[in-house]
Amino acid sequence: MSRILLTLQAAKNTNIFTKYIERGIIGVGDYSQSLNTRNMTTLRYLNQDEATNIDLELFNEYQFSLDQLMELAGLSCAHAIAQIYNTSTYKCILVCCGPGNNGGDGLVCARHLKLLGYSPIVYYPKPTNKTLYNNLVKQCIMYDVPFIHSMPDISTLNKDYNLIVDGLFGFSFKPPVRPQFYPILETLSKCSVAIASIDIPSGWDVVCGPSNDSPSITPELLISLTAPKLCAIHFKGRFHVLGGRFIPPKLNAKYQLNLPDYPGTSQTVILSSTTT
Ligand SMILES: NC(=O)C1=CN([C@@H]2O[C@H](COP(=O)(O)OP(=O)(O)OC[C@H]3O[C@@H](n4cnc5c(N)ncnc54)[C@H](O)[C@@H]3O)[C@@H](O)[C@H]2O)[C@@H](O)CC1
Ligand SMILES: [K+]
Repeated sequence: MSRILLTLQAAKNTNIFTKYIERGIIGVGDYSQSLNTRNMTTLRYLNQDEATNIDLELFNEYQFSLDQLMELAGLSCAHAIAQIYNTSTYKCILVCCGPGNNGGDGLVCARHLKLLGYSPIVYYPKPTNKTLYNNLVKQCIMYDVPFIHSMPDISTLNKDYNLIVDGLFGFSFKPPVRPQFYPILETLSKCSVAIASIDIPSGWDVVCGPSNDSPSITPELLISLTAPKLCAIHFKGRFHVLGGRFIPPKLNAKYQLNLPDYPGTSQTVILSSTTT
């Protein structure tokens, strides 16, 4: 396996994408987006406090509502998935949603996946009883996205699902994982279905990556939101994508994020991709 960082030069060679299209891995999307105009090596990776502070600044200074940012975050996750996994080979998708905003992103993502032609099914074991989350659940139901109430076992996952979206925990997670979620992470760590993690591979320490205290999942796709968190350095999966195209230029400059240019109208930008 060789890891390819999609700098401007490498990204101009779209053969890698053609290869994935032929193998049914890359679905809809604008592959010219890999024509990024900045050197990706300067992209800043955030610790937990920095991620939280950027979030707070967006809410307090820029007056965004959580609903606004969550919709954009979840939309970009669905688009990242659609860019890599086509609807015929990866039709049936289990979307696992946790109790916080990462889970909210998952619920939004499920709704958009449905609109993009997939058959998402949501597992939301600890629903949060707040208007925002109740509305997101209601919207999924109204869009005919089914909910299941127990985690499928490993053999059912391997047999019935083509992809798992991990929206369990994001940048506020602190290991070790609590008992209710331990078996869920354990199942995800043992099944052979490809996993697409939203923002952080769930169970990982936000800075240090895989933790000895929690079962370690190994996602194939990581969708970092706004900017990658430090744990992404330990990500060994095939696709690392950046989403959440809502950071104002002033915030980008203030935190020296050095975000890459998003191509055209895309909600996502591919940071790295690995050939086999
Ligand atoms: N600016 C951004 O980047 C945005 C980020 N969003 C999402 O919001 C996420 C952060 O959301 P939150 O701050 O709500 O936090 P998380 O969704 O990361 O997790 C918080 C929830 O997990 C629980 N939890 C924490 N540690 C646990 C443990 N060890 N075992 C079991 N449960 C545990 C907490 O009790 C809480 O209910 C990001 O990762 C991203 O996915 C978007 O929704 C909005 C915009
Ligand atoms: K996650």
